[in-house]
Amino acid sequence: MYSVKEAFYSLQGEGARAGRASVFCRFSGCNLWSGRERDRASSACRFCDTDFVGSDGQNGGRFDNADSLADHLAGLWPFDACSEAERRGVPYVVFTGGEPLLQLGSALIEAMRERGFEIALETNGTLPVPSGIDWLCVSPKGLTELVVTQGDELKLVYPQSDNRPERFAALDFRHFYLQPMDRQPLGGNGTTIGDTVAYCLAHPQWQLSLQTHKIAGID
Ligand SMILES: C[S@@+](CC[C@H](N)C(=O)[O-])C[C@H]1O[C@@H](n2cnc3c(N)ncnc32)[C@H](O)[C@@H]1O
Ligand SMILES: Nc1nc2[nH]cc(C(=O)O)c2c(=O)[nH]1
Ligand code: SF4
Ligand SMILES: [Mg+2]
Repeated sequence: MYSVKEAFYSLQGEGARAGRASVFCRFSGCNLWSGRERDRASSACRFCDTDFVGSDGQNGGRFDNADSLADHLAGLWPFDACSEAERRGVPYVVFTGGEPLLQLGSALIEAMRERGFEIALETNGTLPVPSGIDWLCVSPKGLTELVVTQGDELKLVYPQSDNRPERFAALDFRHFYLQPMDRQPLGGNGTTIGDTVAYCLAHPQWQLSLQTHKIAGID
């Protein structure tokens, strides 16, 4: 049984693949926060910008098996609307959450591959990654133990006083991104962008990842 908060077709907003058309599958639940505001301050991850509680979002629900969820997700890709030439855009699914690795396993990965999808994963890096992921994005949180130490991109939300970029600079990733912390309750993105730019200028290994879907207002 899979529990999915929401699923939608949008553009990847973050990191090296920003701008790519993607089906997002946002699984319910996370191992670092209950998702309840009253627990936020005492949780391992305290700045989450996402509602991942329940299965009541857009195209959300509970799915008995990998094939039924894969059919549901594949149905969000515009296969029918694409002309012959446009089919060069390879179908792409981004598994996120919540923490997707509480639910994502080889059966669903295989089912999406059978339907022609490349598979991307957004994870907090505290749980082991199954094989078959084409694009692995790891975003370490606070004082949690990082068990995933290699991948395609390491995308650190910045700043985190208990989780400095220096801790990750020697790990085996192709891209290193800093993403300004969106502090909606405290008054928007502005305060963290300047600090993030300054760090990237001083440490050129790191690149800026803006959450372009929020700027574009698309989801
Ligand atoms: C909601 S998380 C879900 C996936 C997974 N649990 C994780 O943390 O990577 C998706 C991405 O949003 C980032 N994110 C969460 N809250 C944010 C915030 N307030 N500002 C900027 N990025 C944030 C996470 O670090 C992660 O890269
Ligand atoms: N457009 C868009 N791109 C994203 N990239 C990662 C996201 C996430 O919440 O994991 C996300 C998201 O929520 N929306
Ligand atoms: S680990 Fe990811 S989903 Fe979980 S609370 Fe943190 S940002 Fe949100
Ligand atoms: Mg998001």
